[in-house]
Amino acid sequence: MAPELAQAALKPAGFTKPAGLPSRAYVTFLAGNGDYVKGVVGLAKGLRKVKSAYPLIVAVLPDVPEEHRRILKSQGCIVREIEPVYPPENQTQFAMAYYVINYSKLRIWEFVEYTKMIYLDGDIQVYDNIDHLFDLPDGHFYAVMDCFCEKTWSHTPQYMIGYCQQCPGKVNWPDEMGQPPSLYFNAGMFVFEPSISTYHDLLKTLKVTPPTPFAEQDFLNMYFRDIYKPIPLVYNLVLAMLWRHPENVELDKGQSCSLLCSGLKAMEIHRQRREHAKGGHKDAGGEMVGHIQR
Ligand SMILES: O=c1ccn([C@@H]2O[C@H](COP(=O)(O)OP(=O)(O)O)[C@@H](O)[C@H]2O)c(=O)[nH]1
Ligand SMILES: OC[C@H]1O[C@H](O[C@@H]2[C@@H](O)[C@H](O)[C@@H](O)[C@H](O)[C@@H]2O)[C@H](O)[C@@H](O)[C@H]1O
Repeated sequence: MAPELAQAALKPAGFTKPAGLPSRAYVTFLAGNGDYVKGVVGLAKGLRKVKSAYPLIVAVLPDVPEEHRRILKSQGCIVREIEPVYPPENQTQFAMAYYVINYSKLRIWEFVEYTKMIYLDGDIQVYDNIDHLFDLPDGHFYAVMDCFCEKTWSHTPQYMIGYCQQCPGKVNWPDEMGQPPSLYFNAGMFVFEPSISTYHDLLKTLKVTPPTPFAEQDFLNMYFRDIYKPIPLVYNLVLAMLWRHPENVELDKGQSCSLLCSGLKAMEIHRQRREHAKGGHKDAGGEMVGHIQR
């Protein structure tokens, strides 16, 4: 088959870029045959409900069953299979063991049919239109700053001294500890530009980067540090913010672009809050905390 035909054949249907229009899409990541598919269905419905102008691409690992893919297509999603990405062999203790599969998110930089994409974790919900984020200036990586106050951060110096970028004046970073940590984003939602050169450089850099507890989130923070630009909390509310930094949370904020966890996580959130209120706050391990986004 002639190369141009071969290339065309490789490009799944629906990816033809409208002539002259910037191609934009939302993208999420799905692995396994568990309940996350319910979150992705909720995400697809939410984007439709807020009348987003762009499609939702679901990057699925090979272990996502055909039935789940069928359901996602019936919800108007564009399902695209990706190969897993694994970090170098390591003895790292990830904050959550399953984080190792989150490195596969890096495959979305290969989706160069799109000039700009918004990544959303599969377990979030959208309650307001956020299409305007696609118009943010090119050349940057946009995401919301994370919080360091949960026990999942207990391996870090900032957690040990009670420092958090969400309230930098509360505990000052001591001079003897050198530079304070760079601004650090939560990788559950971000605005990025797919690029083959960036994609190959990401994978090449990963090969020589020892994994760390927050897996691909740490890696992306390291890689995009110089072009990272924080966007307001309203676009991605890490769950812990509700009880760690309520002063930073404005739930009734004007054009709030609500992104809220799927039902499963919402129930977990309710339980966490009860625990927290009783003072017996359980370790907010990644699988329990996740993040509320609004
Ligand atoms: O078994 C899994 C674990 C994770 N994910 C995807 O990876 C994202 C990040 O994982 P998770 O939300 O559990 O991370 P957290 O934000 O809770 O640390 C999820 O939202 C899903 O999109 C998945 O599809 N299957
Ligand atoms: O693989 C690492 C994950 O790191 C992030 O979640 C974390 C982060 O929010 C911490 O701040 C919380 O303390 C933690 O519980 C929570 O799991 C991303 O949301 C997720 O998509 C994924 O990248």
